[in-house]
Amino acid sequence: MTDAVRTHSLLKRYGPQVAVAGVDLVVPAGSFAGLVGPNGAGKTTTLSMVTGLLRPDGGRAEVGGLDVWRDQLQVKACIGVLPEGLRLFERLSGRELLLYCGRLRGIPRADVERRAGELLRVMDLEDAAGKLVVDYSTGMRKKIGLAAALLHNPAVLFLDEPFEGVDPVSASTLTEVLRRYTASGSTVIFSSHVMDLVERLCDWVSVMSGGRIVAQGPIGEVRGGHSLNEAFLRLVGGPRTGGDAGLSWLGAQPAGPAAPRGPAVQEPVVPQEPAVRQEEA
Ligand SMILES: Nc1ncnc2c1ncn2[C@@H]1O[C@H](COP(=O)(O)OP(=O)(O)OP(=O)(O)O)[C@@H](O)[C@H]1O
Repeated sequence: MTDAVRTHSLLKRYGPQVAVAGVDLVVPAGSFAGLVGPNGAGKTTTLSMVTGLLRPDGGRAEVGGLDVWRDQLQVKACIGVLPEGLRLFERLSGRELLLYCGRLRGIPRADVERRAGELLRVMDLEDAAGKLVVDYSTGMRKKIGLAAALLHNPAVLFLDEPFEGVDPVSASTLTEVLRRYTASGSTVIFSSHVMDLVERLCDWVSVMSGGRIVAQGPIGEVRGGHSLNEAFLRLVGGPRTGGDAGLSWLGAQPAGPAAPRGPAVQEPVVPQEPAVRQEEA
């Protein structure tokens, strides 16, 4: 079976810095895949290149066997993207945004209206459907962004930190929607820092560190009998704390009367005579 996503030695430099250093990302079709890695590992840069938002300096990216940069229109027609720092049409209401995105995708009006209504209901945005997107909260923006990315029923869905800022009730709704989506054969790949979530949702995981893939495969194999969090820390190197980490000053308070340890005592407030204004005197 063709992989949903496959990259070959994907490379991106920002000046002298190599952000993505020859990445061979593989995501089998129908997977619920997680892309994890420490801050600055290159996840967003990789996803941006795979979704045609950022041109690579080297290597190739394929989605469903199509070259992302050579077959741009075909690839864009079959993917949905919730990018980092999502920019939305702020002066449209949530419903208008979905109708607009649906029409841009070439979906017949009646179908767009039906799908938009269903997505708004499932995402619990019905009450906010008439509100301008500029007035949406962070979590509401994620949800309307995800609805827009799902509207055309893409074969592969790319989500950069989809659960960030989303409340637990909405997160479980999103989870259900995504589970249903992958159960019917479509593919989700999402980046996240929340290992518990990745462990719970994903059947496939790719771990990045320093611009490279350091482990990749079925989640059980990558975990190797440990929790994903433990496996992750082993793969990317544990926390940088210890005797020589500095911060010896942090938490150490100077001794003496200037450093009260008990509850702070409120100074009594002495009522002041009202000030007499010059012209009243
Ligand atoms: N536009 C840019 N200009 C310069 N450097 C950049 C740019 N975008 C990313 N980088 C650098 O490339 C590296 C990879 O960044 P990227 O955003 O892909 O990491 P990430 O894994 O998504 O991180 P995070 O988990 O913190 O979101 C980082 O060192 C970052 O500073």
